[in-house]
Amino acid sequence: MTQVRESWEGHSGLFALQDFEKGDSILTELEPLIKLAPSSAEESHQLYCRWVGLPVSDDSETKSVPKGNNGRNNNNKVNTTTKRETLWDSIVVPSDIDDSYHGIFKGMVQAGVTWMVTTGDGDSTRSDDDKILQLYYPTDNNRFDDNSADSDPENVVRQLSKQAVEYLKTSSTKSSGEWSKFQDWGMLEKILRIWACNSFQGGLLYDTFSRVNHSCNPNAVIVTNSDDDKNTGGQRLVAATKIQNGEEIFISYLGLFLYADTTTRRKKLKQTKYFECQCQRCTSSHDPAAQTPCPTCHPRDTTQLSLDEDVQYDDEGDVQYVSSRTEPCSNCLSTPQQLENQRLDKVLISVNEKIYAFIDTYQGSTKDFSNGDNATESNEEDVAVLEEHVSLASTMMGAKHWTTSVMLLLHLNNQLSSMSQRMLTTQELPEMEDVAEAIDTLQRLYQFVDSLQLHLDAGHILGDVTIGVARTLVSLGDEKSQKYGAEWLSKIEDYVAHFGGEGRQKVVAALKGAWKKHGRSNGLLDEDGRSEAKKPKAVDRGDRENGDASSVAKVRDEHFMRHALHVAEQALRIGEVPVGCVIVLTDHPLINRAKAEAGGAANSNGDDLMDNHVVVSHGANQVNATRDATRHAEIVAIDRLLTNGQSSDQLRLPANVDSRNGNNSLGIPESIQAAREKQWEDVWINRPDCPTHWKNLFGWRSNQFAEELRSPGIFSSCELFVTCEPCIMCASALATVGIKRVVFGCKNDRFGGCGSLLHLHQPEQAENGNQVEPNNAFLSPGYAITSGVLEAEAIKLLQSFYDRENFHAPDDKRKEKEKKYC
Ligand SMILES: C[S@@+](CC[C@H](N)C(=O)[O-])C[C@H]1O[C@@H](n2cnc3c(N)ncnc32)[C@H](O)[C@@H]1O
Repeated sequence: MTQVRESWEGHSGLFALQDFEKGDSILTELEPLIKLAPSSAEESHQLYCRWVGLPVSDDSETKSVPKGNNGRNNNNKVNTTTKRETLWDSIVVPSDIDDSYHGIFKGMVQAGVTWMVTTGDGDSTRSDDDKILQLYYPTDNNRFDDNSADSDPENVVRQLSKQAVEYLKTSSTKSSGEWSKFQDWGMLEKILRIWACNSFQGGLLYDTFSRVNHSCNPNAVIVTNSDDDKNTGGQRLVAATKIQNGEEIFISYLGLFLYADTTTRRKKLKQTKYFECQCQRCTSSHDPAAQTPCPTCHPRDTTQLSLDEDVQYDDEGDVQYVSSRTEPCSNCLSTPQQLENQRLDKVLISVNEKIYAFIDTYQGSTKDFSNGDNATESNEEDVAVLEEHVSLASTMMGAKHWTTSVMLLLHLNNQLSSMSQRMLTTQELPEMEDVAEAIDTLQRLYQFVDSLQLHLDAGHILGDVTIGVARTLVSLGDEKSQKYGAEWLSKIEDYVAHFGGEGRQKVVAALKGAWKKHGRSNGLLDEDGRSEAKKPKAVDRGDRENGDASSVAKVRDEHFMRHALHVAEQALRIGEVPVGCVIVLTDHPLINRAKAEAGGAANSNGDDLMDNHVVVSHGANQVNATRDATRHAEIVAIDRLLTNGQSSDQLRLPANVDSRNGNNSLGIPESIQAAREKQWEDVWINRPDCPTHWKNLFGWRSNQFAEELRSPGIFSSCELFVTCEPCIMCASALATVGIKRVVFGCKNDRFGGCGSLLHLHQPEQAENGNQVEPNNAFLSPGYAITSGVLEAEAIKLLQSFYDRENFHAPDDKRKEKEKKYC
């Protein structure tokens, strides 16, 4: 229940007569009072014909399509190249009208012609005329100086409505006569002012919606009833937050500029809606959108520090500026007035103008990514211009400035458009790097919208791009992407359910369905789409496993895989992707010698099965700690065996660490090296429940066998047990060192080199096609593989990592990407 009543002097507004919760429908208006603009180029052409007195041809095959509808018409007919005169194009703007008012002048003339055509030809049956004429418009009863548009922005409307009526008068006398009878010029002028102050997109005027005032922190939004049916004008007013009985209901008249700082928003509303905004956000001194880098703290032109170099990220990923000052800078708290006094103000203002103009034109043609059918061919020129603007905004205005965020939003729109286009046309999946970049951008955008603390959900601005990102992730098909796609969808599910309209709701439901289906086919999800540990598959005995499929071998494989899982768990504890491995020496003379030396008990845990199998090395992912993407578990374990642990836990220190001071031969300070090694031992070798194998292994490192173990040929007597299928790099490294056998837990769908993506474990063929001779040093004889051993546990471990980590870790990679934009 609502009521239109006085809001402030001379103005009415819409008020709630009951409490509304977020998402409640407040009211629906199925039809507008009138539509003072054509809906299509065809309608505009017909209007033009009627106006100038030409016969209207009925040529439905030939349509010129208005800019921005992606070259598709509603009935999917192929567009024609025939250019037909539209009313809009026929309007000649008088030379004394300022460039910035050309659009509104043409809009007024178009609205006037629409009004006259539906009135002047005798079809004056509109019962709603009275209601239309009661809507708000600037009267001639001026409150301020009539000649100054600056002191009273409504003067623009008064002035232009008079000029438009003059134009219509003159051109009606030139037309075939019907319009010359039109007399009611005073009323037409009113109508044009009403159009200027009240119309929604498409020239729609509503009985109640046109009574709703604007706020830069709106508590309601207007939702089109059905996304497929935009032109019917049926709309719903929906509460964006809790609204109490008696409160005024506000919507936003701004598009993306709603996210701008106060100065910009007020300027925009003055220029395009002809009023000085008096909303609470505009009159408050708190303006989180106004974060601008201080020109005094950041004198880029004198220190030669570009903002790119001047930006760093703190632990939370928030932007910090590098330049430091000893005294507090008064300009850091710069008000717009203070900024005006700065040397850089002119540059900043002109950059602002450039970016604003770009946002204005670009957002009009913003694409809808929720529906794949709308994917457009991306225009390379557009992309280049957009990229230039993103970098301009971030360099000049700062990483946190609202212009940077809005430019990033447009950029993301474009990126998703081209990914979607590629997927549709070439069936090509996007590069993981591009997807990760899109997710980074989306995450930043959420942070930005949240920082503004508006009533409106972030879904309002980020709904479509979130759907776009989720769609891309779901299409990638691998488990991790599917999972993150579903998470992004959940983020906006609520918003879409209340505000998204039918079209978006359908897309979100379809994507969730696709995710569930995929998940189930992977055995990942139960009926409700909740994840469930994957059931271990029957052990695949590998391409070259030769008959050792006995239960004894199975127990042994699981035994060593548990060690690998144990290593992976330790990696998880210190924030690494939990992949772990062990290298097991098998049936090697060294084992017997060691046994003899230890009084026949190299393996004192009484487990005979393992007697001829001893763990000689282990490794866990160290990618994050070492900032080295090659430090995968397998490489670490190989390295550890070959160097007797000397280089396995090395920290790749940044270049600026002094390498002359107590470093070992690898350039790593020995103290750090020792501490890292000790950390590993403490974490898992020195645990009270550590199996004897580990302790033996530790002992072996320092005993006389170490040298013999270090020989490269040792790998031909070694098996590697790793929790996840080796990636291409590791699979190839294992072939190079000549490993005998590799046993792994879960598959690595995206990067696996042992069957998933490539078959690098298979023997390399000599050029003549013959099998490789055993002692050929250049071609790998290959190695046996066994997959699926304790697979469920391996998957569970990985899942627990991704449950708590960002999709796009490692962190420094994310920062690198962010830096690119800031
Ligand atoms: C669509 S009408 C809204 C209803 C109007 N107040 C009435 O009396 O019918 C738009 C006009 O309301 C006024 N208005 C709406 N929101 C405003 C705001 N936040 N600050 C100042 N004026 C506002 C402006 O004069 C604007 O042209």
